[in-house]
Amino acid sequence: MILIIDDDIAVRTSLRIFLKHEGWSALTASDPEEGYAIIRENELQAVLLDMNFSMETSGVEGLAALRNIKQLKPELPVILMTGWASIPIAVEGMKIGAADFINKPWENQNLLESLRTAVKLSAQDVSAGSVSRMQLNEKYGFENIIGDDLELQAVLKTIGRISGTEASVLIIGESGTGKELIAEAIHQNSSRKNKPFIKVNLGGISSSLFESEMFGHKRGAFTDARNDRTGRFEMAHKGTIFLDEIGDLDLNSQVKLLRVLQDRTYEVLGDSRTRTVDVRVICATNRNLKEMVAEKKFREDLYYRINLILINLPPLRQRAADIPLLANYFLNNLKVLYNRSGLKISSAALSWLKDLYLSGNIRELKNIVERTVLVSEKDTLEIKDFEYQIESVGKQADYKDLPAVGSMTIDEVELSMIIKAMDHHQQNISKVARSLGLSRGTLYRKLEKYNIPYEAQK
Ligand SMILES: Nc1ncnc2c1ncn2[C@@H]1O[C@H](COP(=O)(O)OP(=O)(O)OP(=O)(O)O)[C@@H](O)[C@H]1O
Repeated sequence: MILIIDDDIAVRTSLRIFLKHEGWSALTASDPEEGYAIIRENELQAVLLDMNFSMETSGVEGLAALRNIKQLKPELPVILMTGWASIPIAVEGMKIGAADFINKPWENQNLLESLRTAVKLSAQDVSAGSVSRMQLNEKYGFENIIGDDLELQAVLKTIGRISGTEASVLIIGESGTGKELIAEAIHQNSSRKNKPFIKVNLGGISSSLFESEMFGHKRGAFTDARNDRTGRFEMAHKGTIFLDEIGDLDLNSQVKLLRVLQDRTYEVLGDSRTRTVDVRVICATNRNLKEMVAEKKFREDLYYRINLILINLPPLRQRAADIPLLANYFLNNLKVLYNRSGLKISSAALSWLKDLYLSGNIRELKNIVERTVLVSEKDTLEIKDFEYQIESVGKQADYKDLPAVGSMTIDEVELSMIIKAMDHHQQNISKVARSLGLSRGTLYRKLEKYNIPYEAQK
């Protein structure tokens, strides 16, 4: 049962009829007071709350009503209905505890999605009991996400719970902590799993190309547009779009992104027709978005739009007990890949690895294990094998210091040199590119190829 609180009878009636058609029964109230009485007396699943009553348009009444409802029934999800002009009010409402906000005039499908998500999430909050790591693996197929750390287990429970909803998810965590892996796991556990999962690295897209990348363009839309181009949103239609490095997006592009996330509509450059898209949105960043909002570098309304569910991935140093598990997991994969079934890591080396400071987190650990396996000819990897690897990556450039012929491939040498230059120039892409004699574009491609963490710069 849904409650609609709106002073406009036309809105109440059309919403009630629409919801009935979709299988929901609804009660209506023309003002908050009437709404409170209904809330007290009925078992409701959600409330649709208009933000403006009488002639008042500041939204203050709506916010007061939201506070009262949250006091009456804290767990009852409330979806706010606001006009575009009153986005700050919606943001205020999200801080108070609204489940979501939709724009008036509303899109029926958007409204339905938001309602379903809110109801599903609140129902699950109540029923989420304690489940073991093994049960989680069985139920959601998390076998490839390694770790016994309690914080990671809490993350896995959350993703199990929310994957089936349409809720937007924001994953925060340092570089290499597994944000993309988690995003994929959410997609795999959703009803969209047989549709595309499209990853976009927003850090690598310049602001002038943002619209063409995301929404596509028609041939001739601008000077360099020689062919039609399909945008990422269109590619992700019916599936999931994973917006990585969202904290790198400039303010102009943030407005453009907000619109499509809000209304699920966009236009292809060079074509005025408005298109609709159906996507689940997952974002990730290693930046502190809250701080960026306070500094006015990230739009607050966009922040609330993308983080209905917030997932925080702990850095590896806070879960060092997982390092041996992860190292062995990567080793086992390499055993199969290189057909070296005798490979193992000595227990001394495993505990030595636990004490390493790995700023690149799990990705760095994975790279170290891979490089050590490639270089070492022995089956049992000892501390010195790992030490040699780590040192050789950090050594001064001098041809005399190059490893023995046959011990490294060109790719491995290239990888080591890029990591070294990145460290030397503290990740300054322009300087690194110059020192390696590469264009920035080529450097970015190589960083991607070798999975080297970096912060894209303009
Ligand atoms: N819990 C885990 N179990 C097994 N492998 C993991 C785990 N977490 C991360 N990995 C692996 O570590 C590597 C880095 O993970 P991923 O790309 O998901 O990190 P990220 O946080 O998205 O990094 P970035 O911020 O640099 O984009 C990947 O190869 C991934 O498969």
